[in-house]
Amino acid sequence: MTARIIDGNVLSARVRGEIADRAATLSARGVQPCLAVILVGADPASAVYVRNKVAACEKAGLRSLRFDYPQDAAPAEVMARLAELNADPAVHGILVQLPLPPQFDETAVLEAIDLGKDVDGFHAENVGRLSQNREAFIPCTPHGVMKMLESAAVPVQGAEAVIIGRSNIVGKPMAMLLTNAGATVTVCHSKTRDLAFHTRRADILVAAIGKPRFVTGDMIKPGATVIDVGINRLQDGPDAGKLCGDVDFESARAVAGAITPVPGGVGPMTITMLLENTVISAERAARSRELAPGT
Ligand SMILES: Nc1nc(=O)c2c([nH]1)NC[C@@H]1CN(c3ccc(C(=O)N[C@@H](CCC(=O)O)C(=O)O)cc3)C=[N+]21
Repeated sequence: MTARIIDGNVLSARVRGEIADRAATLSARGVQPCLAVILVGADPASAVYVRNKVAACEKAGLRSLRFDYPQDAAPAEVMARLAELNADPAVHGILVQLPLPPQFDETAVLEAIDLGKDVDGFHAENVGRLSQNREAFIPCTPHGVMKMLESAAVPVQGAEAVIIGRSNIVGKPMAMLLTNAGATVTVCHSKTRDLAFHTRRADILVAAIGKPRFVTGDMIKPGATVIDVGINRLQDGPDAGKLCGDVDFESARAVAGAITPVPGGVGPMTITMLLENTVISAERAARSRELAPGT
């Protein structure tokens, strides 16, 4: 068996087309959706992601504002910028690219973002709302994964879902979304005993560990759906410089029923959901402006 490929570029193009239509409608109402992106330091991977986000905004008709700070930036300076962006009614989404340099308290920075502009969904109150299955900004990567499952018609209700990784930005929100959608969820991590025992039971397996080609075909249940969240740049060997996921694609593809590639899988969907969250925020702003003109 060779797994069906769930193509994140194809799905992204379709969803971004719908987002561009909504952005155009908003712009015609005088509210062009606007995302502000803050990047601190010169990590080359972060610079690539931020550039991709800004380019994606432009292509879909969203405005983007980019603020770059040096690696040794004073946290107070970034906090002052956040306060300014929070207060600016023309800004609908704010993203602070992670990770931040060590002088920053990451939690404090994320909490300083206005709840209604937290398009990453990393603010503690958005996290709490998601855990209670209430309306919230949903973190972009796990949200993109849910869209991929939906587009591939993968049954989630009643499915055994296994997530490898317990991070705040992927593993934990992924567990909440799958739980809310009716899956039976197991979260595995570095301390899990007998990882393969769990992964071999999974109808849906989500790999978010940050180790290149960690999940191999022998860890996968035949016919399972495998979602690869990893983005690793290979350092050496014959594929040095190439991007690869947390899943060993070749051996996994021979066993799985459906699989996401890297690149061209979850990564582009992350950016797509960021655009969608920004448009949702702008739609709210347009509605309240029209309800209370002149404010
Ligand atoms: N506040 C915050 N929000 C984030 O959403 C966030 C972050 N910080 N820090 C870093 C991670 C990583 N991330 C990616 C987004 C797109 C691709 C992406 O488009 N990848 C392409 C390839 C890009 C390439 O060539 O390197 C692909 O998989 O096809 C990857 C990774 C968002 N992150």
